[in-house]
Amino acid sequence: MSVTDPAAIASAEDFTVDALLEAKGDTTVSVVIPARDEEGTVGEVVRRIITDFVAAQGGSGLVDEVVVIDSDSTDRTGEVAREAGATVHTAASIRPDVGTVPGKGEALWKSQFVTRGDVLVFIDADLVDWGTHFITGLVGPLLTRDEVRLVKAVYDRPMIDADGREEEAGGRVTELVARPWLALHRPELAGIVQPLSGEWAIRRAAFAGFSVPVGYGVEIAALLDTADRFGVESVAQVDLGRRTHRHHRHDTLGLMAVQVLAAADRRRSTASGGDVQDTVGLTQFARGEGGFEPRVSGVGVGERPAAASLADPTADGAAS
Ligand SMILES: O=c1ccn([C@@H]2O[C@H](COP(=O)(O)OP(=O)(O)O[C@H]3O[C@H](CO)[C@@H](O)[C@H](O)[C@H]3O)[C@@H](O)[C@H]2O)c(=O)[nH]1
Ligand SMILES: O=C(O)[C@H](O)COP(=O)(O)O
Repeated sequence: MSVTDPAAIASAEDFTVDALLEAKGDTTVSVVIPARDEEGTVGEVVRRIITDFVAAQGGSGLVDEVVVIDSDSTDRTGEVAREAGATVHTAASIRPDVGTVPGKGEALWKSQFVTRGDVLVFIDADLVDWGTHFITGLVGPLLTRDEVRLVKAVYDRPMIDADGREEEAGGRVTELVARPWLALHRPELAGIVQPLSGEWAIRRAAFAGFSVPVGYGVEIAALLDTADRFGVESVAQVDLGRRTHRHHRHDTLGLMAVQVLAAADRRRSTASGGDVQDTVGLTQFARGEGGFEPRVSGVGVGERPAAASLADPTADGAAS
């Protein structure tokens, strides 16, 4: 059965903790939570995962470590995450020899240097409606099927308005950018229900071989790179039920769309990775006193090289 066949989508309920612990054996699992200014939600996300899964805190032992990458936060994100029990690193403090740039992809790329799991599980820090079955669902296919390299979350994702009411379905960049791009250029991946889902899991050995966009292009890039390197059948999907999160305004989603398109387009050409400092200017308009006034935002579209290609700065002979 093809990965794009709806019947191939697993359910989190397919995986019990006991069965996964048996399948896990010596495999180690790191949960990584990238967070920029998420003091309101990150504590609860960390606490629930640790309570259920980290053995030292009375959990099942399915997860070996919970690591928050504090991505240039200006609020108490790091402190709150630490109080909740996570290991916390600022993105800027990891591998200072390669410098630092803003972005979610940068946080995930840097996480590779401070985690030890064979399996990396990425979870957003702004989740509101979710459950710890997200973890069992995401690691399930990786612990039970050798050919799987990447697991993408599938869920209902309603939009919640300012008054807490449910509007039409969310995922605006997914529906207006990612899905149309896949239809045009990679129709064999059109069956991926949530190509941009922020909850996904990947084998470290696979992720370490990929160039990683520093911004929000990280998810589409990981999907395309996994399919290209290991075949579409190495991607699994798992239904996690329902998820809600904090929504961006349309104009900031425009910046996200630029990063998603830049990462996807780069993978259509033979050009390998851009410079980590690359930016493009996105012009948006607001009506002001003088008519439509342009506002230009510099959007980071650079990429980090495959982590596996980077010398260990602590190794003999490596630059200090
Ligand atoms: O510079 C940043 C920006 C965001 N984040 C964190 O990344 C997560 C997701 O960011 P968010 O701004 O909430 O993205 P979404 O609007 O939720 O965008 C969706 O689509 C993006 C593009 O694929 C994915 O990266 C997201 O995970 C996915 O939820 C959150 O924990 C953020 O705090 C960082 O760590 N650093
Ligand atoms: O994944 C997406 O498409 C973006 O995160 C936007 O999601 P939203 O429309 O639900 O805010």
